[in-house]
Amino acid sequence: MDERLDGMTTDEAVRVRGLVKRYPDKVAVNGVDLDIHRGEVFALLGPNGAGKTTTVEILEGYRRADLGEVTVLGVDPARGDRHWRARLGIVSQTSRDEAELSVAELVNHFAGYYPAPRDPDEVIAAVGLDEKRRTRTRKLSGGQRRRLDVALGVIGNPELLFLDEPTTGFDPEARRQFWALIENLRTEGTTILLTTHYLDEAEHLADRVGVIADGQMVEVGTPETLGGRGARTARVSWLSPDGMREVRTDEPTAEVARLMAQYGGEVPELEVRRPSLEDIYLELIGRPAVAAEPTSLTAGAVR
Ligand SMILES: Nc1ncnc2c1ncn2[C@@H]1O[C@H](COP(=O)(O)OP(=O)(O)OP(=O)(O)O)[C@@H](O)[C@H]1O
Repeated sequence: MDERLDGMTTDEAVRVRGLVKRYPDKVAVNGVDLDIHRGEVFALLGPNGAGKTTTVEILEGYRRADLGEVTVLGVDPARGDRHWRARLGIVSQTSRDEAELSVAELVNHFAGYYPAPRDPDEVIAAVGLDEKRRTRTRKLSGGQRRRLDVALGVIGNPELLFLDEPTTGFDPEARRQFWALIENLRTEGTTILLTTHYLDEAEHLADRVGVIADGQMVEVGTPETLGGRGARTARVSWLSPDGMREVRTDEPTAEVARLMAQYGGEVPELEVRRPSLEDIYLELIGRPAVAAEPTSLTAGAVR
């Protein structure tokens, strides 16, 4: 059913219908529909050049749509005023350049732009920059600079936070710390739109993910069910005397029971696996992760 028929604005944080954006030699966004519910973390996934940043920049009011309806916090971004803008937090791919200010000076400075900012000291601590408070921003490492970007994105206490590839350049510990920060923001009710190339990040953080390819939304779903993931055939693998074996089956428990009986107990290197989010993602964008494997339910050697 066409939701437009009801003629009402729903209480979505973001509502997009039929979005089109053309550049002179490229249709970057080609009919995208998107709903982001208030309070959810939504991850937009897609290969380089798929149209993610263009879509996000239209939502932020930095680019104009050629066609389609776009509503962000109840407002058309093309008409958003500074009150509307103050309700958004933006962490874009390019950093601002205020090299001579210290971390604390910059965060305090930006807090002054907003009607109800967060406490700058708390924000600096939350992004893990406490020890760099007095450091000039030009002396920060790439990952520290990115944390500062995140601090500047959340200092205004936004209702809706845009994060465009926020953890690029983070070491694993910094990424975990960032994830905890996002989880806290979500608990506080912040709506978050995240673009990322890290499937584990989307899986960890997102309530729902949307996969965009060639300017079109290929699928939207939860990380657990995207592309029918939850219902997909399982793979049971183990080490037999002849090498690794694998069986694809809809009844992995029965297969494991059969193997236990066969081996009289412990089955060497037993593993039961369903497709990962990455497998599903690669399939959706038309790039299967591995060459086609035999689909029969009989055991076959794999390497
Ligand atoms: N200002 C521009 N002028 C012309 N073409 C552009 C412009 N910005 C983006 N494009 C093109 O539009 C397409 C979509 O780009 P976009 O930046 O939205 O992709 P993306 O999904 O964010 O990619 P990435 O993952 O690499 O950031 C690409 O083919 C890109 O080359």
